[in-house]
Amino acid sequence: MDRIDVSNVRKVFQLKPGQHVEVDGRPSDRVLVLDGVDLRIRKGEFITLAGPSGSGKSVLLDIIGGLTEASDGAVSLDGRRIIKPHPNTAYVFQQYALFPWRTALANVEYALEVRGVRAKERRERARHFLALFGLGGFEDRYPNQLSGGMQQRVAIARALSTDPEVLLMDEPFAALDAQTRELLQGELLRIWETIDTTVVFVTHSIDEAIFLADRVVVMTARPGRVKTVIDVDLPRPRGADIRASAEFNEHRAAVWEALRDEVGRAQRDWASAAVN
Ligand SMILES: Nc1ncnc2c1ncn2[C@@H]1O[C@H](COP(=O)(O)OP(=O)(O)OP(=O)(O)O)[C@@H](O)[C@H]1O
Repeated sequence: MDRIDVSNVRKVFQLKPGQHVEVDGRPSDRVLVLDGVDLRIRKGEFITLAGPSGSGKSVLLDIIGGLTEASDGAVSLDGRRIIKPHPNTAYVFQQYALFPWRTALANVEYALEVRGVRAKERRERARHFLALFGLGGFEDRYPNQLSGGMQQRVAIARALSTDPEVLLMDEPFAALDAQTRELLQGELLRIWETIDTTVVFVTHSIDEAIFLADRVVVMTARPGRVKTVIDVDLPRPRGADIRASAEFNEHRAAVWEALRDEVGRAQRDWASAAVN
């Protein structure tokens, strides 16, 4: 069954007074970001969204999360139209978005607190999820006493502790060094494989998109629409060594083939905007 149904979604932003973009060589105070996006995501699927900068990946994620309204078209979750943030949808952003005045444990507990979970259960669940991410001994540390990778583990533990039906992740590992990023990809998969959560994950990294996904959705340059969807039929569970396999390489070539023209188009778009 489809969990998320994105149907003919269009998004136009009205710019602020005095701002404009070039559209067909003419200044315009409106920017068309998404145009006719169709996508059906199955329950429990791991989808990665790849596309050039400015193709509307984050805007699409925000529309799925109910944080931004589509100008046209509709998004539904289990057949019900999404018009505001859903309590069973969790978000993880690139910036860790932790409360600096709360410890790691209290940060995870917060998500449960706002959902009315009782103190004892909240503490147990928060401890459990921190332990899953190897943070058992760090419950009492404040965010500024944790590395970037640890902070992002806390943010993901917080999101998963609420047992979300849908997890939306916007370049969550982009600020991390390459080794930490790979470690976290592996940890996320290991935990996701034990739960039913449907994940939509935005990334700029082709390898990350393939390693994590059941399907990679490649977006066109602005206005963004779905250019192609690539099935990743690599076996699970996936270990780090899969990245060196011939099959992984084939997927890498396929995603890059789909992306190459779009990245070129996006760059020409910026170049002409800079000249004008
Ligand atoms: N509130 C807004 N008002 C006006 N334009 C916006 C607004 N939010 C996003 N945009 C524009 O929408 C376009 C798509 O933005 P978005 O952040 O979704 O792209 P993206 O594909 O996620 O890019 P990147 O990979 O660089 O993060 C950009 O041109 C951006 O400037």
